[in-house]
Amino acid sequence: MPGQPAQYQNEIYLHGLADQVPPFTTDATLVESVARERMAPGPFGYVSGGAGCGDTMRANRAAFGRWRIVPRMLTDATTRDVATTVLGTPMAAPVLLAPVGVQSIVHPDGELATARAAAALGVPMVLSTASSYPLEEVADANGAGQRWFQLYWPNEPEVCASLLHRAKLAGYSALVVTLDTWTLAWRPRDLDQAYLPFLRGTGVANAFTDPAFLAGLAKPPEEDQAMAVLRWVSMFTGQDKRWDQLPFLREHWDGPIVLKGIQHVDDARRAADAGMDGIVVSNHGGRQVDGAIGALEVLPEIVSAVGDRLTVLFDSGVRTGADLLKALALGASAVLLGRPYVYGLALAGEDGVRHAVRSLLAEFDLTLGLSGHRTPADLTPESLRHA
Ligand SMILES: Cc1cc2nc3c(=O)[nH]c(=O)nc-3n(C[C@H](O)[C@H](O)[C@H](O)COP(=O)(O)O)c2cc1C
Ligand SMILES: CCCCC(=O)C(=O)O
Repeated sequence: MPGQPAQYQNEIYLHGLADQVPPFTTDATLVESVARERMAPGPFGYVSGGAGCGDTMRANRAAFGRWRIVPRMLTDATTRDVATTVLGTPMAAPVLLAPVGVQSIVHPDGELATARAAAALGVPMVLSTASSYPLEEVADANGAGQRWFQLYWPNEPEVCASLLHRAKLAGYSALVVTLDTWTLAWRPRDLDQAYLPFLRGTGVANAFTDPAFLAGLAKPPEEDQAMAVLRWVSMFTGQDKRWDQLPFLREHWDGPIVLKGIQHVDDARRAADAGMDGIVVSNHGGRQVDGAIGALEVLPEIVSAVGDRLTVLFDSGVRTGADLLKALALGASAVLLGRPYVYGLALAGEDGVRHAVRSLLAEFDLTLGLSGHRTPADLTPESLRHA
């Protein structure tokens, strides 16, 4: 991404939104309503929906509202520098694209478009185990970009080892192990529409290209697709994992390991005790436990308990530049963007992802400067007040 992120603002003022970029809003809090009009109901419900009545999704947003930025004046913030390095990965801004499975349900190019956009933006993408393209093809599309691999930890060790081996060979530099989704929550929007992408054969690309997975099938997927899909899905269902099994992942992965879905300070301590390199404080965008605490609420206590022992990342509910600033001020090293870039993908493919992320980064850059900060490292809890 050449120059300051906020140059995007000038491009838009000078040339107009429709000339430069896909003609949809630069406001990530509104893009969902644009997407609702243009997306098919099944995929829209799947992406936008959460667990139960959506209480946790609302709590995620409300938590941001309770922290307020307190701007400082006459500071040196004319030129900002938002680039950073997290767990050895350089990034143009403290942002990664969150692992989101089954992206071909919103756009035929799916993760390939996301991978190209991420490379152009200079931000890493985290590829889901449940991607709609094989991890090697996504790596090719990402090219010289930065990429991490998200693991849904299969209950067959050979398949797990095989996926990790493939991810390493394909240049994924860090591993994100998602702990909060060992079964899908009660999701009324998907239940009402009987819409589950996996059972329709999406999100199985990494299985159907995996030698260890294929070796365990009685019949190849071409002969019995339904059985193969069920086997893949059942491989991730069930809570058979415990803290003492983390060394298995270390044996099979020599890069950084990050545990995603941490919400309790004691779990954060256990991750640090287990020698993990990082955690993502996250409630999966409110898609798993309805009635849960807003993810940002638990960030400060987790940072103060383990921030000196591992890297703390954050997601769930980030929609604006101010949200990003707040999460960083409360101690996150970087933030994972979820639904906003997926709506960008749905609305305009690769260009849509770029537009959605550039808009958010431009807003972040301007908010950072106007509140008196030059770099993300200048942000501290003192930049905020809890209201
Ligand atoms: C449609 C969709 C699919 C997702 N798939 C995955 C996944 O495959 N693996 C994973 O770890 N998280 C997955 N997530 C969760 C995201 O990584 C992230 O935690 C969440 O989107 C953050 O919340 P936000 O979208 O409200 O910002 C998914 C989220 C959405 C919206
Ligand atoms: C096996 C679940 C993958 C998708 C996912 O994480 C979600 O829908 O939230």
